[in-house]
Amino acid sequence: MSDTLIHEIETLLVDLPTIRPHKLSMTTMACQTMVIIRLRLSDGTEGLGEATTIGGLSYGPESPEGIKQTIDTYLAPLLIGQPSHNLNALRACLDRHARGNSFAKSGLETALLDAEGKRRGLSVAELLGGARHTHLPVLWTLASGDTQKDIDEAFQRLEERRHCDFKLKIGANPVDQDVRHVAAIKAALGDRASVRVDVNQAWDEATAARGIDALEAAGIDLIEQPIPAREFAGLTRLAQRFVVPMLADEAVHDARDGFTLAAGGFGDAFALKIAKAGGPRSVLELAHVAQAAGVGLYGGTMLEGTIGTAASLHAWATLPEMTWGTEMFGPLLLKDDIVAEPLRYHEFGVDLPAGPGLGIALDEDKLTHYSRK
Ligand SMILES: O=C(O)C[C@H]1C=CC(=O)O1
Ligand SMILES: [Mn+2]
Repeated sequence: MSDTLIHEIETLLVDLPTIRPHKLSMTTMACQTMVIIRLRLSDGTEGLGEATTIGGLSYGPESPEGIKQTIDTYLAPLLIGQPSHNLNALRACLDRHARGNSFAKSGLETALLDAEGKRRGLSVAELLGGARHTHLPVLWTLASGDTQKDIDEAFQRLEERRHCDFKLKIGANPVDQDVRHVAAIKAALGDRASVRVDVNQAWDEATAARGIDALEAAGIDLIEQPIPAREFAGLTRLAQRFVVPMLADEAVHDARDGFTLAAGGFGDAFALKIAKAGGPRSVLELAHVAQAAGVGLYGGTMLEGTIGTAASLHAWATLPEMTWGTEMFGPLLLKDDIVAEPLRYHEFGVDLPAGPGLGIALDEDKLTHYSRK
């Protein structure tokens, strides 16, 4: 039997408006831009992938426009004409010829897994060894920028039984103002909800120590990336100093970062993201390092749409229950979708879509409507 070859790779920039402004320490989002990848095999099978970041270049080093160019100009030509079945060989080829660019590689790895899954009649989770869960917990981020609006939104989510864990985006305002905002929300919700914060690197270590002290006293459960990404020693000091755990996000991209942090004495928790690690297979290498080091796991998002969210869910489903659950709510932050069947959110979580592949089909009219011309 002759090999199935990678025949064509198409990339599209897709802009979808958010349901409300989403305010982070470094930017406020009114729209999300996704790079959608359509990878076609010689037998006609199509694999879907997504590469998505936050706020252009304000969050990470790859922009949507840059990701599209990188794939079109450099990465797609490396894959076209190659047999599709050996993901290890394809991945090694990409890494040999292109440094970094983990977001672009994640989108391609997703599309390759989707295509191979469809071709072999297996879900992406099955290609990754098999799903241990079919329903995963999902947190919601409160980031309207207004304390009362956030409280109202949290109660609505609780009543719908859609979310019972909340993450607050802070760091854009002076620390005392942020602490008052967080403490008011935690006081309103009480024991009905777990409340965590994400500072997105906005504090220096001294400010962090002051802020975390007050947040711990207010009953906050988890402090995400309080100081700049590269300050591993500072993050480790904060983790050792406070009872409330630190969640490394921007600090930990792949297995190498995870190993360095753990070897340096950091033992709290890692936010796994397929985009940071370079794909659903690559992110599991980090998860395995974390498990070996006794570091807690959290299924993180770059606020991807349904394709990137589904790809992440297939990876998380292969792991034991994660200590901190997941934040795979990206599609719920968007006013519309480009897929035929949305993901099913209920009972404080989301169902793993059934395969083959990702188990996701495009709505061609919506895709055309929201694609950049
Ligand atoms: O965690 C981040 O830094 C990015 C993202 C994830 C959820 C959210 O609201 O923003
Ligand atoms: Mn984060």
